[in-house]
Amino acid sequence: MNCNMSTTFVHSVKVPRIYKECASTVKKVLADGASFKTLVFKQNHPNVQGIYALVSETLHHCKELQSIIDQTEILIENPRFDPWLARVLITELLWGKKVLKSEAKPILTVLNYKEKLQQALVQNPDAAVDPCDKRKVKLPRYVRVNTLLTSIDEALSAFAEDGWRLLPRCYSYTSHLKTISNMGYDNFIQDFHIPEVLIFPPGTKFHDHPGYLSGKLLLQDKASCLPAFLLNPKPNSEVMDMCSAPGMKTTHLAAVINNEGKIYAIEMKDTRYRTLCEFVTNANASCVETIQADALTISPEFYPNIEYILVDPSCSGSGMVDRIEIRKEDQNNLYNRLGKLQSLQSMILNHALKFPNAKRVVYSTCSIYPEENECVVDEAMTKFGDIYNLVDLKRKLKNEWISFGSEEYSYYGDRCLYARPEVDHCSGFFLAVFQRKPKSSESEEGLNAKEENATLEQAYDNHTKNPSNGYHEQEVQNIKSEENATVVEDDQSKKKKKKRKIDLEGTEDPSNDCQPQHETIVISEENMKVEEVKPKKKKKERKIDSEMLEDHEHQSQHEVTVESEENTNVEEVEPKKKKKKKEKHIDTEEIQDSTYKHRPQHEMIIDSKASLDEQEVESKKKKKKKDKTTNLQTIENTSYEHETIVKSEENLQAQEDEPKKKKKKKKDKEIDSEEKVLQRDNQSLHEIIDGSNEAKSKRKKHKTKETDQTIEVNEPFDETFVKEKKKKKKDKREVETEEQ
Ligand SMILES: C[S@@+](CC[C@H](N)C(=O)[O-])C[C@H]1O[C@@H](n2cnc3c(N)ncnc32)[C@H](O)[C@@H]1O
Repeated sequence: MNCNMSTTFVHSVKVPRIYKECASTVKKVLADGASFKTLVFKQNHPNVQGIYALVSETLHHCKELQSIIDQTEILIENPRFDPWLARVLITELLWGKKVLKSEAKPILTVLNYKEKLQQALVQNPDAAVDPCDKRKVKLPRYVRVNTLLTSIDEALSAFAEDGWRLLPRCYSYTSHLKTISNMGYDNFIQDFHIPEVLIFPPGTKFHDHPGYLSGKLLLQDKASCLPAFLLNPKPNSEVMDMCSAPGMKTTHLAAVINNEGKIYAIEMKDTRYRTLCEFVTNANASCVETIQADALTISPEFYPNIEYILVDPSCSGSGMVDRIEIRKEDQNNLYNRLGKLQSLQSMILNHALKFPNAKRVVYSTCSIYPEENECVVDEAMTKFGDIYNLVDLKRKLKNEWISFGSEEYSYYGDRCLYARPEVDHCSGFFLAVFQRKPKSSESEEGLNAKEENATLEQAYDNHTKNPSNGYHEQEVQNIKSEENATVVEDDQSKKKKKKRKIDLEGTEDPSNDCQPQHETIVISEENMKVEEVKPKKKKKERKIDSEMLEDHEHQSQHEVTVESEENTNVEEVEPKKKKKKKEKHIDTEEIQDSTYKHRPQHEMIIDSKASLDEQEVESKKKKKKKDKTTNLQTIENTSYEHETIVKSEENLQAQEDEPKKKKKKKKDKEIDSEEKVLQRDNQSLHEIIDGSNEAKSKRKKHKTKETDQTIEVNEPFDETFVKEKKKKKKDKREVETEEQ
C-alpha cells in the first residue's frame, strides 16, 4: 500500500524555514559542488549553527540516505517530493532531533514512512558500525566561557538569542550523559560538573563565532577543564602551572581565582612559550606571570608561597579521540616511548611535591596508559606518601563520576579519575589530586590543611551550583550527607546550605529527571548577545592558532594538532639533544639533592616513619622496588639521557635509605630485572603495549605473573603472610580514608 494514501494533508501549512534552507544548501553542495561552509555562513538565518549541524549531518549520511530512499521507495511513490528536502527531513528523523513537528505535507509524508525508514536503517549495510571506527567517537563540542571576559549568564543568553535551545540541567551525571548523547542539532547544555563549560552537538563550528574570536569563548574539551576545577585554587593565592603551553589550563586557573592572586606559568619550549604568552594576553589572564624554563630547574625554596600546583606534562596523548589507534609500525616504539615519558612525568610530579607550602597538587595527562598515570602516581606516593594524601576523587565527586584508575597498577589507583571518550563523551584523560596531610597536632598548618579539604568539598558544591538554574538534586544530596562529611566546615556555610535545602524542597519536583527549562532562554529580550569584537589578529593567522589552541594536545579533532603532539613527544626525547639534556639532568640532580636536604618537612616525615609498622614499611619498599625495576627495564633499552635520570633517581634513593638496604635492593632489582627480561622475551612487545582489550588483559596477566614471581624470589611465599599483608593494606587504606 502506498503509505501516504491514508493521510489528508493540510496544504496551507508551510515547511519550517530551517528545513528549506538546509535542503537548498544540501542541493547546492551535492548537485552543484558549492562550498558548504561558505553557503551556510552566507545565510541570513538566526540559527546558522543549527543549519550547519543539520546540513553536515545530512551530508555525513549521504550514502546511507540514498540506499534508505531506494529501499523505501519514498521518492518513487511521492514523485513531487523535493528529494533534497526529503534527505534533510529523514536525517532529522533518524539521526537528528528524532521528531518532526509540523503539519506540512512533506513532513507528514516522512512521518508516514517512519517505520519503513527505521527498518531500512537497521538493514542498511552502510549504517553498520565499522569495528575499526569504534574509537572515532563523535564527541560533542565543548566551549569554556572565559569568565575573565564575560559571564556565564551573558553567554547563555547570547546563545539563546542565536536560536540555541538550552536543555535543562540533569540531576545525575548518568542522565546528563544520556542527555548529551541525544542532543538535537540546536540544543546545548551546561556541563554537569563545571558550569562555565557549555556543550554543543558534535561538529558545531565556532571558529568564526564572534565570542571565540574575542576570547570570550574558548574551545576546550571538558576533560581539559577538570584540572583547574579540581585544583580549585583560592583567590589571592599563588599557583604554579609547571607545563603550561598553550595555556588552556593556565587561563582556566586564572578564571577560577578571578585574576586575584598570582599564577606562575612555566613552559620550556620556545615556540610553545610564545603561544602561551599570546594566549594568556588574549584571554585577559592578567594574574599570570609566564616563565620560560624547564620546570625541573625551578627551585622550590624560591617560591615559598605557592600553595597550588598543576602538573600537566607531555604525554603520549593516547586519550585523544582519533588518535588512539596506533599505527602498527609505531607500536614497537611505544613501549620505549612510554618508559621515557613516565620518567619525565615522574620527575616533574616529584619536583612539584617538594614545594614547601604546596597544599594541593594536581597531576593530569591526556593518556589512557597506566604507565603514564597510576604508575607515576604510585611512585610519587611511595616517596611523598608521608606528606600527602591522595584524594579519593570518587568520594570528592560524590559518586557522580564513572571511571577510575586501577589498583592493578597502583595501590592508590582507584582514587584517581579517568575520563573515557566512550563513557564520558569527552577526551580520554587521567587526573590525580595530592593533598597535603593535616598534621597530627592541631597546629595552624594542620588546621589549614583541614580547611583545604573542606574547600575542595565546598568547591564541588559551588561548581555544581548553576548560577542561573538554581541547584540540582546533587546539591540536595550533598546537603543531606553533610552530617556524615569527614571534613571541617564552618557553621555559617552549613547554615547557608540548609537554607538552600529548604528553598529547594519548596520549588523542585524530584520526580523529574531534568529540571524545568532554563530561565535564561525566556529572558532573551535582555539582548545580552556576546559582543562582536573584531579579531585582534588576522583571521588566517587566527585559524592556524586555533588549530594549536583548540585544546591543543588534548583536543584531537584536527590532524595537525595530533601530529604536533606526537612531534612534541618525540622531540622531547630525541637523542640529538642528549648532550644538552644530560647537562640539564645533572643540574636537576643537584636541585633535587639540595631541596631534599633543605626541606624541614622532609625530616619530620622521616621521623614519623618510625611509627609505621615494620612489615608495612617492608612491603611498601618492595613495591617501590618493583616499580623502579619496571622503569629501569624500559630505560635500559633507550638513550643514555635516561640513564642519567635513573642515576638521579638512585641518588635520591641513596639519600633516603640506609646503605645496607640499598645494597639488598640493588641485588633484588637485578634478580627482578632478569626475571622480567626473560618474561618479556617470551611475550611480544606488541601485546604489552597494544591498547586493545585483549592486549590489556594479557598485560594484566603479565603483571600478575610478575608480582607472584617477585614474591617467590624475595619472600617466603606462604598464605598467612599474604593474608596478613592484605589485612594491613586494608587497615592502612581505612586509616588514610579517615585522615582525608
Ligand atoms: C600537555 S602540554 C600542556 C598543556 C597545557 N597544560 C594546556 O592545558 O594548555 C605539556 C607542555 O609541557 C611542556 N613541558 C614538558 N616538559 C617540561 C618541563 N620540564 N618544563 C616546562 N615545560 C615542560 C611541553 O613543552 C608542553 O608544552
